[in-house]
Amino acid sequence: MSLLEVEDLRLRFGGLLAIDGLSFSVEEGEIVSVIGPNGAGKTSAFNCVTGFYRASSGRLALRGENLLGLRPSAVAARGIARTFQNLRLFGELSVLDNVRAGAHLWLRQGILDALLHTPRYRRSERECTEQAHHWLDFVGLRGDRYGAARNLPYGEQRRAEIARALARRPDLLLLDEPAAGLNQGEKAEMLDLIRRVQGLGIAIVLIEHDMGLVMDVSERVVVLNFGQKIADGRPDDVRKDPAVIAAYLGSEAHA
Ligand SMILES: Nc1ncnc2c1ncn2[C@@H]1O[C@H](COP(=O)(O)OP(=O)(O)OP(=O)(O)O)[C@@H](O)[C@H]1O
Repeated sequence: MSLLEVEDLRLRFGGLLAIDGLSFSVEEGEIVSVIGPNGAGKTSAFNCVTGFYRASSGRLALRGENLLGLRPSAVAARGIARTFQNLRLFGELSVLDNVRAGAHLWLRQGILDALLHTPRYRRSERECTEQAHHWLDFVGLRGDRYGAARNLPYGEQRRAEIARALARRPDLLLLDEPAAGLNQGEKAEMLDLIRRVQGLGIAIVLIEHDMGLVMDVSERVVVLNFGQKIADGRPDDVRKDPAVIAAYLGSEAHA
């Protein structure tokens, strides 16, 4: 059984079929990239998997258990975490508290514990803070973790967002354009980080426009065009695939 199974997924926005019969799977611990020209449906596919959009039809399953129709929080609780193309940190909160918010999913405390500040509450809060520090160390955050998240440089905010996702202890991490807006040095660090996340046994699905990074890090590449899958294979094979080349050339000519 695959970790993630997407089968014959369809998503309609009025007259537009943004995803048109998409099927692909992700194995345990695998790194898969989803690529394709602008508007191909990559982010929409992420939004369906994570419950932000409700697919019109199809099948979505994590280790065989249905995900279709679940709310984003329920999908996250089952072990899928994500980052966003446009960063979604809580800007006014400290970097540390942003990551603590991710770790909170794991805390065993009731409202009474919180109201009465019971020893169990204090213990779990301490554990949550330790976890947040651990993940900020793991992603290599250099900036001020006690300051407001919005004051971090852009590349650091991306790292903090990944730390928050990791604090949820996912089995599958979806990264939407993690290298967008990063300089060459930061991209190399992102590549290293993605590999280290895989080293934890976490599977990763990556939407990325930087082909160097995609070809370097992916074990498999899924190519979308106009909501349909046009290729699915090893990076070297996909790179040479005539349908893929035509899709990219077509989109450039269109641009
Ligand atoms: N909320 C929405 N309402 C209406 N149409 C939408 C919505 N979200 C996406 N679309 C449309 O669905 C199609 C797929 O968009 P999507 O953002 O998933 O593509 P993408 O491959 O992620 O593109 P990019 O690389 O530019 O991020 C596009 O035609 C887009 O305009």
